[in-house]
Amino acid sequence: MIHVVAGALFDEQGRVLIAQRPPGKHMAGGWEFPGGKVEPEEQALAGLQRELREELGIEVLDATPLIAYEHGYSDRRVLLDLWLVSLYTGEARSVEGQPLKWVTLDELDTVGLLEADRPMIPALREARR
Ligand SMILES: Nc1nc2c([nH]c(=O)n2[C@H]2C[C@H](O)[C@@H](COP(=O)(O)OP(=O)(O)OP(=O)(O)O)O2)c(=O)[nH]1
Ligand SMILES: [Mg+2]
Repeated sequence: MIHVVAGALFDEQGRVLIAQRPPGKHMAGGWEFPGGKVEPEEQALAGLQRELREELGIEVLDATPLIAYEHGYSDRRVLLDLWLVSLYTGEARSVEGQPLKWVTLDELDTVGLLEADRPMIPALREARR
């Protein structure tokens, strides 16, 4: 089981940040929440902080777990662990060249989000109410 942590960042207009998976990677072209694999012996929050530092150039100061569940791809099983990032420093930018965009929660339905991420949408809606 691969433990994957990802972060939901919101802007002042209530839009959430998504990133496009680069060509050549698993599920290339799909849109996802920034994040990645937790390393052995690493705590989930520390993994989230490291991944968002590497991918977005931000420093996460506060985040809370929102929803976590297992998903079976044809070739792997992942534990998807989405966190709400409530406080960070820096401005999110594409450190690794991956396309980034801010979208409304309604737009998440049609943007080409990874199929495995669909249960995250109602959880995000709930959290924003
Ligand atoms: N980051 C992220 N990964 C997701 C999401 N949904 C989802 O199914 N995944 C899957 C795709 C990949 O199989 C796995 C993340 O692995 P990854 O390869 O991107 O991990 P990573 O950023 O650490 O990159 P690397 O080790 O390949 O360099 O989780 C999501 O919303 N965000
Ligand atoms: Mg990643």
